[in-house]
Amino acid sequence: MIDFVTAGESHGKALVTVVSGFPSNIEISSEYINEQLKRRQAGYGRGLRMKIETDKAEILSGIRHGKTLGSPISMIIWNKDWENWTDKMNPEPVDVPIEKISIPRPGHADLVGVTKYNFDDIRNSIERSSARETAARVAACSVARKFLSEFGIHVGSFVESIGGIYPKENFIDKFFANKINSNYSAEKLNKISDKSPVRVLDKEHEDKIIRRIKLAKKKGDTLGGTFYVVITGMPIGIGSFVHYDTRLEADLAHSIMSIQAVKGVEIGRGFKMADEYGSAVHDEIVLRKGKISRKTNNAGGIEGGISTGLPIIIRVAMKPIATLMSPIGSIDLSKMKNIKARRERSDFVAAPACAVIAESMAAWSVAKLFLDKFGGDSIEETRANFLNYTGQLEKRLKENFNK
Ligand SMILES: Cc1cc2nc3c(=O)[nH]c(=O)nc-3n(C[C@H](O)[C@H](O)[C@H](O)COP(=O)(O)O)c2cc1C
Ligand SMILES: C=C(O[C@@H]1CC(C(=O)O)=C[C@@H](OP(=O)(O)O)[C@H]1O)C(=O)O
Repeated sequence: MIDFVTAGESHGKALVTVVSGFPSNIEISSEYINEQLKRRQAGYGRGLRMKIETDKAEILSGIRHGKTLGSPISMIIWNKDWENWTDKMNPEPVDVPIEKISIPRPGHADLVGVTKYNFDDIRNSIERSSARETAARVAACSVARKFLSEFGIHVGSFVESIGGIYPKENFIDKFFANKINSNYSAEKLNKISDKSPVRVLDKEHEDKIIRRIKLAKKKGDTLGGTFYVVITGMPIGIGSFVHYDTRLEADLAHSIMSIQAVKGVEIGRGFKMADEYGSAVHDEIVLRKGKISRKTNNAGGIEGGISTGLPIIIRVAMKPIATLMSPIGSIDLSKMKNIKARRERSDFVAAPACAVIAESMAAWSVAKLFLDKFGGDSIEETRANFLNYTGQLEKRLKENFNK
């Protein structure tokens, strides 16, 4: 069973992660991990913090000469901003006065955090609830991503909308129509979306979105968005219907909903399917040149909690950023008075970054259920188990039904 934990406060010294359960001999380097960290930091509409940080993972254990050892992998990402916070975030008591924060921002974790943890300073809630933590997640999930790529499984994403600005043509319709060539890889999708500062697929759409973000910024407001995560190269049979917690879509939804500010996850056509006739949405099974195939992929690559072998398609909704430069109403807890919410350095939009984080978390879910199925202490053992299974699927079906 693979597992990871992250630790670290947003303005503390560093973020750390410990990743366990992966087989030995997976080729992975800090260069690979840092590429993912860089993708997470990109995106038009982010705040000044991203100009301070250049996230790099330093590998402390579990990898030798570019290959996993099977032992826990630990990594550290230093916070460059720490040097501006040495007193405010010092783990030791300090003898300088530290101003306490008493005005919670609606939409952030400020009020629930101080109430639940019995704090007298909102700073204590901000630090760990902040999405800064996702840098450590992306580093941890890079191991899952690299592992999956060894089996031809790739995870990609693109932004569908920001602030309600949708593209004219929905590229994903091709995936739903199952018209994408089976050699198409989500890696290729990233090659297109990574080039766009808002991670969309066409220039006209990008221009409209950037105009929308500029307007929001001018108003002191923020925006959310929707994006797709696509996983290609899936074999049939990952996940299971035998237990609630082994269902693939349940694991994916949990992983992605755990990301700060994510408020909705759809698998395949999701909510749209609820409005249609069954005959219009279920993916007809057909024989193409003797091979079992589907006419469409409205299910988004999962049936009965198990991967169908078609691309997995996940749509995600992120709410607008909570911190507003033209704030809405809140209270000052120290005076118990109505007041406008507190302003502080913040992103205006983070949906493009969020899409990369969601890719990472999706890779984690798939790797977990993949390893549950194929196991192995070394990647060679995992590969042998994988090939043994995938190599015999059609043969077994024929044998079982043509007795
Ligand atoms: C990549 C990313 C960046 C974010 N940046 C900010 C930010 O700069 N300011 C802010 O108020 N919220 C930001 N958020 C959202 C908050 O972290 C989130 O709203 C908060 O932790 C409360 O959690 P909830 O929205 O899930 O309820 C960001 C989220 C993500 C995923
Ligand atoms: C630091 C990151 O995101 C941060 C997430 C965040 C929040 O409230 O979630 C608030 C901002 O932090 P700060 O207050 O330091 O400007 C973002 O920059 C990051 O993604 O690496």
